[in-house]
Amino acid sequence: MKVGFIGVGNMAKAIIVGLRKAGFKGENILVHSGHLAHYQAFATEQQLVIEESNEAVASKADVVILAVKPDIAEKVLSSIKSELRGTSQLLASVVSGLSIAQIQHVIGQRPVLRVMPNVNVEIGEGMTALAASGDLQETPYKDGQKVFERVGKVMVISETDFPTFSAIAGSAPAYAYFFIDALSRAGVKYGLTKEAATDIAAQVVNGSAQMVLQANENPAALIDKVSSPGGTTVAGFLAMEEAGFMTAVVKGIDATIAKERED
Ligand SMILES: NC(=O)C1=CN([C@@H]2O[C@H](COP(=O)(O)OP(=O)(O)OC[C@H]3O[C@@H](n4cnc5c(N)ncnc54)[C@H](O)[C@@H]3O)[C@@H](O)[C@H]2O)C=CC1
Ligand SMILES: O=C(O)[C@@H]1CCC=N1
Repeated sequence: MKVGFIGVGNMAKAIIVGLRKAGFKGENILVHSGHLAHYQAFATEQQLVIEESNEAVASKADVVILAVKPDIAEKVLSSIKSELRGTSQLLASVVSGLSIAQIQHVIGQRPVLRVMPNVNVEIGEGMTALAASGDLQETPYKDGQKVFERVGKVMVISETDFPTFSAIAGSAPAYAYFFIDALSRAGVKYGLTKEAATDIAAQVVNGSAQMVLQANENPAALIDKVSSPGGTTVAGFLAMEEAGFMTAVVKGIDATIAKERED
C-alpha cells in the first residue's frame, strides 16, 4: 500500500515519523508540498519518495492524505480531482474544520475519511478520530484506518463531535505541554534546574495518564487517593481551584471550539 501526503508541514511530518518508527517503508510514502526546500532534507532523511506535484501524489497513492492548511484545502482538492482514481482509492483529510460533504462537493462521491490526529502520532502515542463517507469495513477505508492505528489510538466518532475532539485531542497536546511547563517552572522557582524539573513534571504527567487509563478509575477518585486529610495536596489543589484552574481549562477549550466554528 502506498500512502501519499499532500502538504508536508508539522502534522504530516509527525505522521510520517510515526509510520517510519512503526516500520512502514519510506519507499511506500509519497510526498509533495509547497516549498521543496522546507521538506527535502526531511524526505531524504526518512527515505521518502518526493513527487514532482500534488497531482502525481494523487494519481499514485492508495491512501492520499491531505495535510494542508484549511484556507487552501478546497483549492488543492479541486486541482487534484482529475488525477484521483475511482472508488478503490481513499482521500483522507486531516484538515481541521473541513467536512466530508465539503470534500465530496469538490472531488465527487469518492471514499473519504475525515481524520483528526494529534502530534503525538510522532511517537506512536497519537489520539486520532475518524469519520468515514462509507462502511469502515470496506477496503479503502480499512487501509486508511490502518495507517492511523499504526501511530496510536483511533476512535470512530460522529462528524458533529469533530470540533470538540479537535480541541480536547488535536490542540490539547499544546495544553498538556503548557501544564508540564507550568509545573516545571514552579520547580525552578524553588531551585531545581529547568531540565530536572521538566523531566520530573513530564514523568508525573505520563504516569498519571497511565493510571487513569490502566486503573480504569475516575480521575476525581484518583485525586482523592492522593489527597490525605489535612495534608499538603488538598491545600495545593484548593489553591489551584481558587485561582480558577478548571475554569481556565474549560474556557480554553471553549475558545478553541469557537475559533474552529468561526473559520
Ligand atoms: N499541527 C497539528 O497539531 C494538527 C494539524 N491539523 C491539520 O493539519 C493541517 C496541516 O497543519 P500543519 O501541518 O500544522 O500546518 P503546516 O503549515 O505546518 O503545514 C502545511 C504545509 O502545506 C504546504 N503547502 C502550502 N501550500 C501547498 C500546496 N498548494 N500544495 C501542497 N502543499 C502546500 C506548506 O508548505 C506546509 O508545509 C491543517 O489543516 C490542520 O488543521 C490537524 C490536527 C493537528
Ligand atoms: O491549531 C490548529 O489549527 C490545528 C488543529 C488541531 C491542532 N492544530
